[in-house]
Amino acid sequence: MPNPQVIEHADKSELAASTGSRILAVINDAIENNGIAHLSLTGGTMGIAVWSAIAESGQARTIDWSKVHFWWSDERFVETGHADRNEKQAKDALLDSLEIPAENLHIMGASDVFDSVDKAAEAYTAELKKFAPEGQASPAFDLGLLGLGPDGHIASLFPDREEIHLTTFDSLAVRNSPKPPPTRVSMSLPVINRARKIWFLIAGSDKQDATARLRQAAELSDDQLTAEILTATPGAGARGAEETLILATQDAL
Ligand SMILES: O=C1O[C@H](COP(=O)(O)O)[C@@H](O)[C@H](O)[C@H]1O
Repeated sequence: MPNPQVIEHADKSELAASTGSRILAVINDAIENNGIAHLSLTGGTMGIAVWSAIAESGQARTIDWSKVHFWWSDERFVETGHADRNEKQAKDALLDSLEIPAENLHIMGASDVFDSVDKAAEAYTAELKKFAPEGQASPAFDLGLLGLGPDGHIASLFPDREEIHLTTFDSLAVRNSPKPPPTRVSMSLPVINRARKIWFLIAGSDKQDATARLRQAAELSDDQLTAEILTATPGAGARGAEETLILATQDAL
């Protein structure tokens, strides 16, 4: 896997606009080459800002959205329609305005649909499997978008905990998350890394320390990424098969 590369942007709006255009180019390429595109989305500030930027640009009309599948790398286990839901934020920003078949939206379970977070996680593991190529546990994503928390977390894989070390291709239940809301579902790192391209979207000076740790880890080969590094900075473990980009604002670097 190639080492991550940093691309600097002036500010949050430039980062959102240029990432929006890049995402549409990846979708177009995937549809042209394979007839289908699989995207794994992130929540968080920039994760949602890119969808708003695409909506404002008017570029969304160039895509055949019936060929695009949306997955989420994590979700908050609260009721459907709750403002904390990552899928709700993405739908409000853009997805609801597009003609996307309902079966293309692979949404992690909500607390009014599943009576436990474990069942929601199990159901997502099964959904990933349903769309996986023969012998695989999940689809290969054309693109995986990731935020990076100020503590170095990605999806709902937080530092100083066990979840980041899970080596199976599963979705998992996360309890007592240090960031509210406390109960979540997250893809495991191996599922996150089933992506051709992984792009970190990072904005704001509160991310400087985590971004610096991510960049240090970016210099290391896969073999040099120790359990200690992963525990301290879960984002250090995320790498795309073909490309990993750290798309960041100046003040995050
Ligand atoms: O809670 C979450 O946080 C991360 C990072 O969010 P950010 O606002 O600090 O960029 C996000 O990637 C994840 O999807 C979300 O559930």
